[in-house]
Amino acid sequence: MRSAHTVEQVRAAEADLMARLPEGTLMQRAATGLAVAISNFLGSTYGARVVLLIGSGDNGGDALYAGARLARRGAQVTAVLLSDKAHAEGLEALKMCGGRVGSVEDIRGADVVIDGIVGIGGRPGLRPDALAAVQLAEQFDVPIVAVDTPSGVDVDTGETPEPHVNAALTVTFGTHKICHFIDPAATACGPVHLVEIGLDLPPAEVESLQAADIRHLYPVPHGESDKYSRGVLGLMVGSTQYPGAAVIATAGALGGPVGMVRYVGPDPVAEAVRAAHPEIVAGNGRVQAWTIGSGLGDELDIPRIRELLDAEEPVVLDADGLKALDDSGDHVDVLATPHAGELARLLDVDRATVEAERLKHARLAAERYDVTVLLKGATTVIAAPDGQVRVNSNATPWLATAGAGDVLAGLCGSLLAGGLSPLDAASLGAYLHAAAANLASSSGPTTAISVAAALPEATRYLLRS
Ligand SMILES: NC(=O)C1=CN([C@@H]2O[C@H](COP(=O)(O)OP(=O)(O)OC[C@H]3O[C@@H](n4cnc5c(N)ncnc54)[C@H](O)[C@@H]3O)[C@@H](O)[C@H]2O)[C@@H](O)CC1
Ligand SMILES: Nc1ncnc2c1ncn2[C@@H]1O[C@H](COP(=O)(O)OP(=O)(O)O)[C@@H](O)[C@H]1O
Ligand SMILES: [K+]
Repeated sequence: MRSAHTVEQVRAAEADLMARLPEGTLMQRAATGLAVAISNFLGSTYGARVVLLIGSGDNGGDALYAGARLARRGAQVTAVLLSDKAHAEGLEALKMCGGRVGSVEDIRGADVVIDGIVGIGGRPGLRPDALAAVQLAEQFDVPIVAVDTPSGVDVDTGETPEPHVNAALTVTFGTHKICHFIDPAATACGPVHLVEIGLDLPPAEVESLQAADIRHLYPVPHGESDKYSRGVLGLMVGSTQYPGAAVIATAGALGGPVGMVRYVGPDPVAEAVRAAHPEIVAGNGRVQAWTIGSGLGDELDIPRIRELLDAEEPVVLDADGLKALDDSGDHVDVLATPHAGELARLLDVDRATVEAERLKHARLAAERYDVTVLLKGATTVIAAPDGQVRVNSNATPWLATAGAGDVLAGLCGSLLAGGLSPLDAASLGAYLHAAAANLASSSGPTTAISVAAALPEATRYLLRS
């Protein structure tokens, strides 16, 4: 499990550990890991030109001590001091190893710029001289390695309301921070490398899903299983306006663990679904869970959907179906799967606001509607009504293709029918959906149907891993 903690949690854990260790130990651990990561990033350290952007705090201290280590290994290291209060011992160490103080002019021709402007003590935004230095690096195409966090982002929310560093690599310490997992800041981090420094941490604020954390959630059938005990999923999706959504969501459902799928919808659509998937049964009957909403268009029957939301069986509520959600009543068995535009409508804000503040709005909707929210996007944010948050970041951008959301809705319904909680169905669903997209795409174009077709293979990989 990758875990992200708040600045307050990190500071408390650091204070605890520092009280038991000689002064400076943690910074040395951080700087050692940082220097190794920069060396690996550069490929060859000897003769490399490294520019350190140094702010007033310990983030700059980490960068200066790492710079000293690189200088000792033959790099030409220059520190650009963006404050008159640079970490004094770190600066001394750099000079002792042959590093020097320079100016932003040194960025031209550098192999890498190290962002030691601010870390967890930073407020969003960059001061004018820091911004000018960062822009120069961008202008000369010099990659930036961020120390702990890309300076300028909001560390605890992942928001980026002000100018910030866009890193080619972020090297962080002790644990991940929320900005490493939540977009738009997550994108500004690039790949994130974690250096262990021995912190003892409380439960995480946000978790990032890895295969090992979710493999055990899959409802694998056993000797006594039959199609009913494996779970029957009811699909109320697609319409004469959007028949394809029904076909695609069914493909997603059949790619999951469900024993049987019942399709409930207009006859011509049921015929199209049966033609593509002869395994399905058309018409009402007992089910263990529902997927409702994908591609219903104008044909949605809000009173009927509300009846199903109030019934015992858990529901995945997608796309147009989300219009039936109201904030009265207990919906803890509901998994809502909006994209940013749909979540914006649910919360009566504009889409750009949701995109800018994804964690906040996913949590807000989970709390207001008492549902688990799976907010789709490049990284998927899953927020449960009890405050738990998980993210999934393994998706390829090739997954942004029409109908991909219908596959996910069908798959998550299949997992609910298999007995998973909405939070676990969302977690496993988002992971497998992205893993299948990676297989189907293989770094090229793919289609929703191909993603659904790759679900069994993605599942085999997961269960074998
Ligand atoms: N506390 C610890 O034990 C450890 C801290 N470490 C490093 O220390 C960092 C935290 O250090 P600090 O608490 O000194 O804080 P920072 O170095 O993150 O920030 C220092 C100061 O910068 C100023 N500042 C805030 N926002 C700014 C902005 N937008 N532009 C310019 N200046 C701004 C503030 O006065 C702030 O206190 C971590 O991110 C990490 O890199 C590591 O060495 C590991 C151990
Ligand atoms: N840039 C991206 N990178 C990775 N995955 C993405 C990206 N954009 C969207 N996705 C994923 O693609 C799917 C698109 O779903 P959705 O927006 O509902 O589309 P549709 O309604 O056409 O099915 C979601 O699972 C979403 O998380
Ligand atoms: K930084």
